Amino acid sequence: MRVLITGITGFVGSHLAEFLLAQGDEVYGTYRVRSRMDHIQPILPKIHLVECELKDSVSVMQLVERIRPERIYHLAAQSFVPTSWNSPQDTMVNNIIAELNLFEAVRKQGLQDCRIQIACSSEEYGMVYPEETPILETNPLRPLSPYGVSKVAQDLLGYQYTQSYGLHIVRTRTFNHEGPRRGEAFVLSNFAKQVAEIEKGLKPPVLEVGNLDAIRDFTDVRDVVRAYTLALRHGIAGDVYNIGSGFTWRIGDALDELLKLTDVQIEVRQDPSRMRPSDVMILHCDASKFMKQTGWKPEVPFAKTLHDMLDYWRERV
Ligand SMILES: Nc1nc2c(ncn2[C@@H]2O[C@H](COP(=O)(O)OP(=O)(O)O[C@H]3O[C@H](CO)[C@@H](O)[C@H](O)[C@@H]3O)[C@@H](O)[C@H]2O)c(=O)[nH]1
Repeated sequence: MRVLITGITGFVGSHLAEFLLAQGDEVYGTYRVRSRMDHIQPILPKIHLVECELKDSVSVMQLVERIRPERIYHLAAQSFVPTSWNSPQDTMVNNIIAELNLFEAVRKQGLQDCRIQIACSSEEYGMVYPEETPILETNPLRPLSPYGVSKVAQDLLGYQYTQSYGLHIVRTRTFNHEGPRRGEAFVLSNFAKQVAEIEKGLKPPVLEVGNLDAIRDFTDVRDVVRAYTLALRHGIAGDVYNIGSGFTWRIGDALDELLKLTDVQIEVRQDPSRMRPSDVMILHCDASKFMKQTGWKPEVPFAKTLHDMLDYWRERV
């Protein structure tokens, strides 16, 4: 199978590429001039890299024309929620226009059999009341950040392109996912990096945190990439699926689990700059629709995810 991954150099993209190569797929991936290559270094000889600015419709048209993919995993995005408050326009353009360019290219090239997965997000649910959990696909979308709004737009564009043009687009609303290679800005990876730095004496034994009361549903990235491949194998075109473990953690409790993995004594201190203008307080996934449709079940325990993330940072700081 000829597969295109947008954002192959990223956290999820690199794990997905490894998974697809092991399945015997021919893997193509897009990158930008400033993309970091360290995550995909070991698989570089086995993949086809194409430089492409997804915001540029001409480049995307050429990309799709050249590769004529049978499967597309559209992962490239501005994915850090706080960045979307600092530069909302950039988030909108990166997330919405890039996807639009991709859909238009597939449509205009007449690749009707190409199946496309789009990485939507639980951030779309935004303001969720406790009695509305666990969250189903039918829950209202009340995004609380420009990032959340951009993901709603991506999600609905996927629906519209299936309805209007018959493209085979599967929308996956993934809850928080973690694991080795996770960017250092994201909560558990950030905490793990700080622990590793403290262990090596590179930082005083004080771990800075933001809102510890938020509740998140964490899934290991390796389970998530397997879910994406199942979404394209068994998912219904135009349909939307929640993907998440169904197990929630208060961020403060997840931090306590992480701190159990180190011998050093660490003080936890709130850094006001890590607080958000509005935070999504609870994201608890009901993935039963996806599980029923595809047979997917998460397999990697949370303790292993934390352990592997900490080891990842211990090797790098
Ligand atoms: N990043 C960060 N978050 C912190 C910190 N302290 C507490 N938090 C809280 O930890 C939660 C998770 O933050 P992130 O890891 O930044 O992820 P997110 O905002 O939930 O968004 C992630 O998940 C979405 C799916 O729900 C993804 O769509 C998105 O791209 C991202 O991966 C938020 O409630 C945040 O306020 C900190 O020091 N840093």
